[in-house]
Amino acid sequence: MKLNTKNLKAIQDLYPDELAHCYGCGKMNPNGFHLKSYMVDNETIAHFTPEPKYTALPGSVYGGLLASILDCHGTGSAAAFVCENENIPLDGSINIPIRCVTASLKVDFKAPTQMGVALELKGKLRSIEGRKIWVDMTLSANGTICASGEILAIRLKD
Ligand SMILES: CCCCCCCCCCCCCCCC(=O)SCCNC(=O)CCNC(=O)[C@H](O)C(C)(C)COP(=O)(O)OP(=O)(O)OC[C@H]1O[C@@H](n2cnc3c(N)ncnc32)[C@H](O)[C@@H]1OP(=O)(O)O
Repeated sequence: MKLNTKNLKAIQDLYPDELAHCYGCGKMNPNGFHLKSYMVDNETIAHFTPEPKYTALPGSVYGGLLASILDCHGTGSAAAFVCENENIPLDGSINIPIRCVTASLKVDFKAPTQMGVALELKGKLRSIEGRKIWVDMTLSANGTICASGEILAIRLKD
C-alpha cells in the first residue's frame, strides 16, 4: 500500500533537534536511515526500501537492518501513542515533548524479506504503564509478514 503522506507529519520529524541524532531515524543525522513513521487511524506505519548493500542471502534483506528499523519504528510509535493518550498534537504545530528509548526489543523472523521492494512496518499499542510503553509491530514485503516485533520503550524523564 502506498501511503499518501502529503498532509501527515512524520513522528521522528517532531522530535526536538537535540533528540534527533539517531542513526535509524534522526533528522539531524546526515548519514542515517531517516526512517519516518506516521500515525494513521490509531496505528503507526512506515515504509523503507533497503539498499542492496544490506543483503543477507542474495535477494533477501539482512536481519540486523530489519531489527534496526523495527527499533526506530517502535520508539517513534511509543512516543506517538503517548502523545495521543495525552492529547499532544502530532500535526506539526509543536515539537513533541515525548522521547522514548528502547529497553527491550524482540524480533521474530518469519520469512525471508525480499530485497528491492518497499517494506511496510506497522505498530499497534499494546499498553502504557507509567513510563513503560509496549508496542507490537509487523514488517511486510509485498503483503507478506516477514518479521514481527515487540518493543518495550521507556519514556525519558523530562
Ligand atoms: C539512549 C539512552 C540515553 C538517554 C539520555 C537522553 C538522551 C536522549 C537521546 C534519545 C535517543 C533516542 C534513541 C532512539 C532509540 C534507540 O535506539 S535507544 C538505544 C538503545 N537503548 C538504550 O541505549 C537504552 C539503555 N537503557 C537505559 O538507558 C535505561 O535502562 C532506560 C531504558 C532509560 C531505563 O532507565 P531508567 O530511566 O532509569 O528507568 P528504570 O527505572 O530503570 O526502568 C523503568 C521501568 O522499566 C523497566 N525496565 C527497564 N528496562 C527493562 C527491560 N530491559 N525489560 C523489562 N523491563 C525493563 C524497569 O523495571 C522499570 O519498571 P517499573 O519499576 O517502573 O515497573
